[in-house]
Amino acid sequence: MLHKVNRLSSTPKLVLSSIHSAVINNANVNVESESSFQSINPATGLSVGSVSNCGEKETLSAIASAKDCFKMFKGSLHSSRAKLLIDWADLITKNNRKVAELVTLEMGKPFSESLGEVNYATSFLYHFAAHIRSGLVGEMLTPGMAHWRPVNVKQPVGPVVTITPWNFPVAMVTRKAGAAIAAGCSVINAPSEDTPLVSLCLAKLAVEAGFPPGLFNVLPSTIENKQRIGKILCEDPRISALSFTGSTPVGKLLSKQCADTVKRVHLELGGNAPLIVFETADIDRAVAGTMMAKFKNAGQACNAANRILVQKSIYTEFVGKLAEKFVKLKMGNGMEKGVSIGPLVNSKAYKKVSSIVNGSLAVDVTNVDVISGNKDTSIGDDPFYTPVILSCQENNHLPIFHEEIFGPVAAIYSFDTEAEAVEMANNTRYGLQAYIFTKDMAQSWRVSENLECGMVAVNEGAISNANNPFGGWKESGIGREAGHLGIDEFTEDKLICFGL
Ligand SMILES: NC(=O)c1ccc[n+]([C@@H]2O[C@H](COP(=O)([O-])OP(=O)(O)OC[C@H]3O[C@@H](n4cnc5c(N)ncnc54)[C@H](O)[C@@H]3O)[C@@H](O)[C@H]2O)c1
Ligand SMILES: N[C@@H](CC=O)C(=O)O
Repeated sequence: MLHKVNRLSSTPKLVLSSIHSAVINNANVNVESESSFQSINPATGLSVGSVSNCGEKETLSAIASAKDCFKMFKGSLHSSRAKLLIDWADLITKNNRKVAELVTLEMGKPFSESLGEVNYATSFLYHFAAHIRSGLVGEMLTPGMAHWRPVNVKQPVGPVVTITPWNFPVAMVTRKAGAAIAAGCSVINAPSEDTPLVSLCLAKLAVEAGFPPGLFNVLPSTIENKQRIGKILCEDPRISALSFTGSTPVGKLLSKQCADTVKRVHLELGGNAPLIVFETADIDRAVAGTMMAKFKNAGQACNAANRILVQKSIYTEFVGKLAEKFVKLKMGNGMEKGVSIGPLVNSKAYKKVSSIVNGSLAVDVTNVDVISGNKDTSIGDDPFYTPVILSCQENNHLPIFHEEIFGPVAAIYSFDTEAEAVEMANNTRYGLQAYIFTKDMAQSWRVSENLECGMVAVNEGAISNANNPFGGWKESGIGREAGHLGIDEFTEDKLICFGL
């Protein structure tokens, strides 16, 4: 594993120079004040491009455009919505290497993972295209009077705002926009300040795919402007729904801002996933699943394994086998071949992970030990966080047990009984995903039922896909994305009762 990284060892092939404008009503809109900001490549510290820094004026203009578009688009044929989504997905696929390169340049994940994300992202567009072709018609209901004929119809909710994070900057946009557009809604996307160019690239391809003006607008901005933009979008009565993916504290704030207009709020928030390895498990399978669930995207996933709970009888064997795989990880610039761990997205993220690890060591250094890697996090070169496996004997008082790590830190705890494992797993305000490894069928069912979370992966390190719903319980969110449920976030039900 590389500890020191040569930041400039690989010069990006794609360095963009001109200012990249917001996309509103299918047009590139330069910000009046000519304010702009840089998107920074975390692997090199170099600028990937200059981006317009949107403010109130652009936000109001995007709202007006989305509202106008909605008036026309809400009555569009389902087949024409499906065609738009398919054409958009085809164009993204045709440009997959360019889009993937942009992902790696803006947020650092290895290029092969970025390519995988682009494929994952288009799967949502194809999924919702198929979904809308085959359904969303409503249903006949039971009449309350003999001469009544009641029906429940599904209608698009209205213009939708999507606020998206940097960790899956393509897939989090298409998972929302695919469902919203399939439902008949227009969309305003406010991307993360770390990955604005990815969203702008998606908007460019949407225009090429024939999207009508106002259907998909993108408002890039710095975080300072985002706080103002976000408030305007949440409070404007012309916006009917907010779909947010990001941290729990920001989700709570946006939810409060939406309260006055009683907006539909859909929240995909943080996680603190337990990954439980029982003595009944196939250990090799559990090790492979743990590597995937923990180190994919350098641990920067909402559903990353945050607490690895291992039954005492197999602890030594599991940890030994995990350490063997772990030492093969290669950290470096995500554009270099063979790299499996890129930098964290920025210095702030690096400092946050360091503070969780160092804070836990400070609380109880005798009960947190290094199994593989190094305790000294300064060995990495900010924002390259050196991966580490920690053995944590006590749990309840450690920040690492309760906080979302969002970095390549595998914290391993031990337990004696199944009941103890379930209690430890549920000892968190989060409830997004859990992973369990066992060959005992009854145990897998029993434990799955007892876990307080929206998704359980049994003997698998990754289960997210377009066909199945994604979402959390407790402070991990409200609502579902993808699958057969994702479109419900963007529709309203209406009863129409005919008297004969
Ligand atoms: N549940 C899921 O599906 C899912 C998926 C991906 C990421 N996440 C979560 O996202 C977090 C990581 O992403 P992040 O660091 O970008 O989170 P974040 O909450 O800091 O930011 C997410 C988005 O919200 C915006 N934002 C931040 N403050 C805002 C404000 N006051 N008003 C309006 N917008 C604001 C950011 O610009 C960004 O676009 C983690 O907690 C992770 O678990 C959840
Ligand atoms: N990893 C997620 C998104 C959250 O980070 C997914 O599986 O879609």
